[in-house]
Amino acid sequence: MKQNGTLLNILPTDEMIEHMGEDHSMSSLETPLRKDAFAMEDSEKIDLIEKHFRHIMEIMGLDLTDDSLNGTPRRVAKMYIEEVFSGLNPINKPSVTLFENRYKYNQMLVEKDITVFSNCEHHFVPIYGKAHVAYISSGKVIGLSKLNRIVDFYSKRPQVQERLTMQIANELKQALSTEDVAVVIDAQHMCVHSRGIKDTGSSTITSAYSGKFENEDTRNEFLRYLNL
Ligand SMILES: Nc1nc2c(ncn2[C@@H]2O[C@H](COP(=O)(O)OP(=O)(O)OP(=O)(O)O)[C@@H](O)[C@H]2O)c(=O)[nH]1
Ligand SMILES: [Zn+2]
Repeated sequence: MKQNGTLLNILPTDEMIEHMGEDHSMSSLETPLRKDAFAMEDSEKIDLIEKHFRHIMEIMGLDLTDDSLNGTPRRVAKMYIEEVFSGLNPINKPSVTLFENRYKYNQMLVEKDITVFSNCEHHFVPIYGKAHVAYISSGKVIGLSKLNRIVDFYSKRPQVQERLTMQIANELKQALSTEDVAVVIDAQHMCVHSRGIKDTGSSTITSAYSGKFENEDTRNEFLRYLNL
């Protein structure tokens, strides 16, 4: 959590850890975390990652007295904890604003082209693309930006695209008290583009449909809006 640009060392409460958004009855949805994942404050994690990343760079033969490289271990450590993997800490989970559906809007709501910046958990290199989400209100409506924030929170973890898709869908179902949710992610994996097979032309599409979106007509309406 940041306040005035300073990292606050607040550990998540047991309740926050319990409610990380994952459905604990479906353990395959959960990001695999150690039992002691939250025993250490973020500032301690940053200090330790800095130390170990410095060691990794030294093993690679880099001269850490160089003024361009000297700050890199700490930059990487802060980037991991405060930015690209901040979604591992439940304290950073967005609070969701819900409103009464007073106008009785009963069609699907689609938020498309939500930017996804994540990292592949196998190689720790970027995954980037777009997420498209939809839901049909069961009585509440959600602040639009919260849909983007939910996608962003779960993206900021080491991920595989399938689990990211399911975690977003699960969070929407819980937040909106409805099964009527759809999520599509279309993303490019740097582990496929920039190394290994080096196929820069491929992308990966994953989807999660539940409730009314299992109906072909409803799903096709959603997909028509996406022009997929
Ligand atoms: N299913 C799935 N696989 C992924 C995702 N991101 C990366 N991978 C794959 O994870 C696999 C890891 O396979 P390994 O054979 O252990 O790793 P590797 O030797 O680096 O594999 P190559 O990438 O083929 O060189 C690779 O095939 C990656 O393409 C993802 O989001 N979902
Ligand atoms: Zn990868």
